[in-house]
Amino acid sequence: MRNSGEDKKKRDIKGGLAWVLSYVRPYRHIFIPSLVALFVTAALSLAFPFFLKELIGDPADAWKDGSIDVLATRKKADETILWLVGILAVQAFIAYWRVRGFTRAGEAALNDLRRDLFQHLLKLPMPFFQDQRSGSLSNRISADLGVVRETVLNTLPQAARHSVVLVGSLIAIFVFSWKLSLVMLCSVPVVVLAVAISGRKVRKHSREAQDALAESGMVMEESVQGIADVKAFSNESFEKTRYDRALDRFFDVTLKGANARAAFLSFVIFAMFGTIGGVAWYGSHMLAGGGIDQKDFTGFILFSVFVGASLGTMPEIISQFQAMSGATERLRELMAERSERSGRLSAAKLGGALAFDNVSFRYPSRPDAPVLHELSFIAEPGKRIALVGPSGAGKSTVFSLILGFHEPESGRVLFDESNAADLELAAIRKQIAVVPQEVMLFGGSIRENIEYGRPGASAEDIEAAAKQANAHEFISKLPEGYDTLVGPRGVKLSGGQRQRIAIARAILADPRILLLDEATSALDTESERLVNEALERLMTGRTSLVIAHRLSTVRDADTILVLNHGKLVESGTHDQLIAKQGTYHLLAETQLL
Ligand SMILES: Nc1ncnc2c1ncn2[C@@H]1O[C@H](COP(=O)(O)OP(=O)(O)OP(=O)(O)O)[C@@H](O)[C@H]1O
Repeated sequence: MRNSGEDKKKRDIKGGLAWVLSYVRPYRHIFIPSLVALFVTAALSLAFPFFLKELIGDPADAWKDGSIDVLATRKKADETILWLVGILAVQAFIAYWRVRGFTRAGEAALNDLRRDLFQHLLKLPMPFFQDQRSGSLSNRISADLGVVRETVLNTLPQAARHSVVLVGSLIAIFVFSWKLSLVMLCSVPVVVLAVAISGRKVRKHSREAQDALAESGMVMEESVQGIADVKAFSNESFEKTRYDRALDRFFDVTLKGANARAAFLSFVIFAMFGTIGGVAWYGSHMLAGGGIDQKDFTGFILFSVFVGASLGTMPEIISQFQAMSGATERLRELMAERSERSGRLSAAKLGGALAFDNVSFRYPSRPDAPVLHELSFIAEPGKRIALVGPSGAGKSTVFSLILGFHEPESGRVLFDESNAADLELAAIRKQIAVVPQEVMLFGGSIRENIEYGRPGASAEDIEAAAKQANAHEFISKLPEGYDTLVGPRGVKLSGGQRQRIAIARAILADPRILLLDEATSALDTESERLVNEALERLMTGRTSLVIAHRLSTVRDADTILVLNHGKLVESGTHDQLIAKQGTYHLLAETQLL
């Protein structure tokens, strides 16, 4: 059982690494030379203990013979140091290019990976995003990408370097004294066992700590995002408690992890220095008996330090590779998520007719709660349809289905009598514009926010759309006009102004079908007049579906659809429905539209 788990872990590391390296492949002309340079510099780094051994060992051995030639020994030392400095310079020179090459190839590959992920993310269907806790997805992706980056740029080169140093140093110590080497290597299994036992514990705790920290990050993000509600409800202390709890959990698991790590570290330090001490003791016995000369003994000790240092970094390298395998697994899962359907038939130009044919629907996250029940209606091209009904009746869900955010469970959504499921999703959406209730402008200029309706539109077209949307006047009065920055970090616009920008955006998009979620919040009379006038222009000649909250809107509608609990309970014109004295009449009376 355990073996198969270990096998899987190994396979995952291999699979994850292969996946990451597949992104490096296009940059192999930089990556491979950098890797070769890395091996060269790693091998050259062994020159340091080698020449150090000469510098220390030569004079000592010369004294031992009792016939030291001081001048010749000094001359040899001078030559040695020249060699050492020369090799260090070559090493430094190559290292400079290697670091640059690795960074270039690594960061370029990572950018490709980021691009691929983001592109894929944009194509994922709506339910995927609705199932995620806000903030967690992007947090997780950036944390995982951080781990992959650390692995590519640091751990991978480190692993290669330490492997070369380890193998080179091991060969060296065996050459100097195979007896001493065997004594030293006796301690290795003990250390490896300790690493294996405590490493697993440390990893488990570090994963828990990571999760706990992410949890606290999420609490902070949620509080900051909903800061207006936090303050309005005076819930600061509630949020503080929530944050404290998350931090306490993080602290607890971190301490547990620290216990395991501390025990592990003290043991390793004891074992490592104990071994070096033991070997030195054994070596000095050999030295005294003439079993080894001073130079070889010095070389042995120096190279042993290199063996120890390389071995010492291995657990860290392995755990980083394991972290990478976890991160790449999640990223690969994300890449394997199915994209939205693309549709077979092109919806080159919609005529504007829209119909629901016996559509039933429930959200995948709540399969027990039917939201729409056998809903049928027809919207003729250019007509105005008002959707009314109590909160939760399913009005916004109708919009989601039209936009293809979700698929009906049964029944069909039809555009010009073609089943939406067969049509190209992107093409359908291109011919639909949405004016939401609460308009969110993204960070950028007003011009860019309007241009979002039709990327690449000319300045004249943008201005013309703003004029039609009754937005030009207030925009022109802003100090920087169309270049005024709006959104989270820009100028704050009023609700009515934001709506008119959204209307300008929709006018620019020139859609066949318009989905309008009327604002419930009251605007002042002047602002309302300007918005209504703009909407009137926008709706003219287009099929419009309006989630209506104002009596004036429903009066002007060609058809009113009254929804209740996802069912169509009444439909007709305002006068017809009032005459019926049913649900609509009640809603109109109580002004619950
Ligand atoms: N993403 C979702 N996942 C699960 N259930 C949802 C989701 N969105 C809406 N619902 C549920 O579907 C039902 C219909 O919601 P919908 O938003 O369509 O109603 P609505 O008529 O637009 O209401 P309102 O006027 O309050 O906006 C509600 O019971 C709601 O709880």
